[in-house]
Amino acid sequence: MNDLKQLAFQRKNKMAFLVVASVLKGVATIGQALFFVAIADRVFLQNAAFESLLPLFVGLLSAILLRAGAGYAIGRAGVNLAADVKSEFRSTLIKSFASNPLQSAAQGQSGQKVSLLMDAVDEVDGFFSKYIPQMIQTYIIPLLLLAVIFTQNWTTGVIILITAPFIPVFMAMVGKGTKKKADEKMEQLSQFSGTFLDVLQGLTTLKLFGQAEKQRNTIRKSSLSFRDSTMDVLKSAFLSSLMLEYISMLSIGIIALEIGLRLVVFDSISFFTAFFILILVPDFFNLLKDFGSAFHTARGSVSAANQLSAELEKTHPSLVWGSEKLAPEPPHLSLEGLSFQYGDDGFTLAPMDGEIPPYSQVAIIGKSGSGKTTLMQLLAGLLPQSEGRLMINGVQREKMSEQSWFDQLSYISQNPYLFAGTIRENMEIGANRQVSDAEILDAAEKAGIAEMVLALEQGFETPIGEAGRGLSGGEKQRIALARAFLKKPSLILFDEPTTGLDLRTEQILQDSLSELQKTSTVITVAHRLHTIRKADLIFFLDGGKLEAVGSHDELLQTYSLYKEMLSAQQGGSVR
Ligand SMILES: Nc1ncnc2c1ncn2[C@@H]1O[C@H](COP(=O)(O)OP(=O)(O)OP(=O)(O)O)[C@@H](O)[C@H]1O
Repeated sequence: MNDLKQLAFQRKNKMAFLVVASVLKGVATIGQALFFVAIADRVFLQNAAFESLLPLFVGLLSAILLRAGAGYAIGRAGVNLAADVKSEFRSTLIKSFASNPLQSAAQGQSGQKVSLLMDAVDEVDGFFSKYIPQMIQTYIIPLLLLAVIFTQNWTTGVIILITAPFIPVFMAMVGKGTKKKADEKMEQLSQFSGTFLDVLQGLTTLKLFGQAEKQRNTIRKSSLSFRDSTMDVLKSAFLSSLMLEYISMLSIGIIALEIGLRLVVFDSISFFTAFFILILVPDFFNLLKDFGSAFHTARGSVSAANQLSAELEKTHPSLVWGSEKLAPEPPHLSLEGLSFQYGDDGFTLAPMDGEIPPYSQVAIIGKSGSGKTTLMQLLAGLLPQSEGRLMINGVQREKMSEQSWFDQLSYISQNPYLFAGTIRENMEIGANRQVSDAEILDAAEKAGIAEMVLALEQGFETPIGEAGRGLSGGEKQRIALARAFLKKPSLILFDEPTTGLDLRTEQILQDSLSELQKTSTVITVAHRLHTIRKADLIFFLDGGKLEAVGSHDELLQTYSLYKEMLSAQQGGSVR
């Protein structure tokens, strides 16, 4: 809770405003009671004429307006404070998600991340929009009221001093129990969101395996336990409201009895004073009660904030970048003992040495799971190496400017991501600038996708991606190729399709790549004999080790496993 309070106190202007507004509200509350009692006193006990009451009515109206205005200002300031903190939380989270290297970004369920970003951050709202304003009011206004009550009738002040502390003591007791329940509720919500999105994304697979009914029950169970923990939290919130109500009613009752006895039986207090105190005392206890409810809301916020802090505190091996600019031409890459390991005991790429000269065509080959994609991601600067160095034109990758590096690079994976938008928008991502219709058409033609797109009713304006038209794996890759044609990168990393393509698509891919190769270095995770034979350099991986490097002919002569692999792949002899 202290961490959240600190966040609020860092916003000094807003806090100062809340203090001033609370003092004004306190003064207005006292003024309102004072004018009201004075009017009642004059009307009922002194039979005063209406004209003489006019200034008092003006005073009463002003006090009411001031109290309402200050209350409104406090509410608004709270909402602004919450919006400010929430936006800071969200941008810090997004920055943290965005700066995670690939393998950390892939950890955890997407649904849980969305729930953290949306629900958990929203849950923090109550702390700043309700608890903090109420806390400041409770620190100021009851003290003002108590001071006035003491000046009027010290015995009432003493009764308040004895009864009021029951409220914070009770709040602390309930708060202890609620904390665990609020933590459970946030945990359940995050699990529920994670399971729900996961099941939704894998619905087809689940149906195919006849698991839809089982998963329905999982979601049902997950949603029911979220409901139960929400009900638990609400139960204790209602119970605490009831108890706070009892405590304050009892206290007000005792005070009313004392005032009544003094006024009627002992005649030791004036009507003015008695009435004045009886109006102020409920306000005093109402503030404490409201603080109790706000305290409850704050408990939920603290659980959410703990989840946010836990996410933000996760440390990931981060990718370091520098400020060296990369010239817009194919770079010379050197691998100097470059190695990588997933986690502490995961798959390892053993230290590798090698040179990739500009404009070369490199094929990375090896059995499934030998580490080809991992090496490619390492070369792309998407994973941080465990040891060794990747040198770019003689400069360590870490010293390169991230922007300048990615400006020169295109990574075409087997399953490129298509964003919800039109085909044109998805292609334009490559260019990162305004592109003309002619450029779009040209890139689409070079990537071999133009014919297919133009046959669509809406052409390049056809919506694709989530909630849009679906595309085949080959079509997606060609959209990714079109992105590369628009970008004109000097380094292309291409994860060749493992599935057999039809002859025409295969021809288009080959032509497109030959075109791109004229102006760039192309590193391919290669599966087709054609690509492997054409490569200037072949990196042969086996079990995470770079077993051999050379051209097709060199490897055929020097490395028997190479020939075996190609034979197995082609189902015949290789020359
Ligand atoms: N995020 C990850 N965390 C831990 N291990 C991983 C991760 N991604 C991949 N691996 C493991 O690393 C090894 C190499 O994977 P990689 O994808 O690089 O192989 P590959 O040669 O490209 O395989 P394929 O040809 O089947 O695509 C595999 O054993 C895989 O299980």
